Amino acid sequence: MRIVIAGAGSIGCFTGGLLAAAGHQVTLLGRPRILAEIAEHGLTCTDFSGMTQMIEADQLTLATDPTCLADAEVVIVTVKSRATAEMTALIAAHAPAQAPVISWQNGMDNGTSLRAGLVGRDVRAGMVPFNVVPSGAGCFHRATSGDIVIETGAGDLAKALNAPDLSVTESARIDAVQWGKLVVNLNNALNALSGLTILEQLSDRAWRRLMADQAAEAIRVLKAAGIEAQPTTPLPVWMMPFVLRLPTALFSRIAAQMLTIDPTARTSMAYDLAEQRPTEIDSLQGEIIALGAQYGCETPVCVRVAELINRASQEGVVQPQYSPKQIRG
Ligand SMILES: NC(=O)C1=CN([C@@H]2O[C@H](COP(=O)(O)OP(=O)(O)OC[C@H]3O[C@@H](n4cnc5c(N)ncnc54)[C@H](OP(=O)(O)O)[C@@H]3O)[C@@H](O)[C@H]2O)C=CC1
Ligand SMILES: CC(C)(CO)C(=O)C(=O)O
Repeated sequence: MRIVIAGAGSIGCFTGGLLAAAGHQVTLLGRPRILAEIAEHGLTCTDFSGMTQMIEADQLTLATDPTCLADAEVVIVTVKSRATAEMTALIAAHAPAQAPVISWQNGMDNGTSLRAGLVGRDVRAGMVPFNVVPSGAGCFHRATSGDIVIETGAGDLAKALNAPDLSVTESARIDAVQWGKLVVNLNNALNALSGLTILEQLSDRAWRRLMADQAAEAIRVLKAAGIEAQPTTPLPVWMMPFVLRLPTALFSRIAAQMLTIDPTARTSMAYDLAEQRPTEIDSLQGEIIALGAQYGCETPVCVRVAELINRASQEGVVQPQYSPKQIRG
């Protein structure tokens, strides 16, 4: 299948690499700084389990020109939320109308805004549960586990996109899957504010208590709004705050059974701050704050965390090192 990855960064290069290794004709539409690395070194996908997949640069099409979309049988959108509107316009202008467009992005609004700009096309929301860390010289490392989920639709797209080391399933309740991921993604900001890796953060009960308070706040808002959230782990979403508050020894045992986390993993928002790029805070905490306001639920933790992220962005603080106490204020 001819697949265009629209926005080749961490998620796009990692998934595009595994799809190319599985025999698909993959075009990486991205920025020169990333494509130059791949042109020089090839693309290497690695993961926490020891998987290493090398893809030579000549097995891929590397493109900075959006007219490459004209060749797509499937478009996978992997830009950050801030770039979705622009990418939607490029897809509308260049991609064939019959090519399905799949969002592998965080937040609730990307699928909606792609759909609004691509009326009449097969647009599917999706959810990527795992973390990918760019480690230089064309290497992208998957640092946590999980299967990608896409919205059910015509054809058997999930099966077509399954590749060795890349599992894709379909769901008729993708909104519930995405809300479940959003609750997890609220930690992106806390992780960015902490200056720690995800593992260091999870190993500290004070951080976990703050994560739990933030998750509980979001769960209350979703309940008030009558929104279902499906978990990305075997644990129901409502249990997340209880498990996070457990003593470290017990928590570590339960977490180890559910999720593999590489010691290097940091959230995508930590990378955004580090590289002084706009963050996705409005699509994550912003979503809960707006819903809370609509349903009369207070969201003090999300509000405070969003303020601190926006302040760090404005002041160009690339790696804040807040303690949980400082965040609580
Ligand atoms: N990283 C992770 O571990 C995870 C990320 N996600 C989600 O996946 C999505 C992608 O995240 P991630 O891969 O980290 O993002 P990245 O910023 O690493 O990758 C997106 C890339 O697309 C580029 N881009 C933006 N607009 C264009 C354009 N018009 N033409 C070509 N290239 C363009 C960006 O360049 P520039 O920066 O110059 O705009 C950037 O290099 C986000 O919604 C994120 O929340 C989900 C799960 C895990
Ligand atoms: C770390 C992870 C997988 C969950 O919060 C993520 O979605 C991100 O880094 O954006």
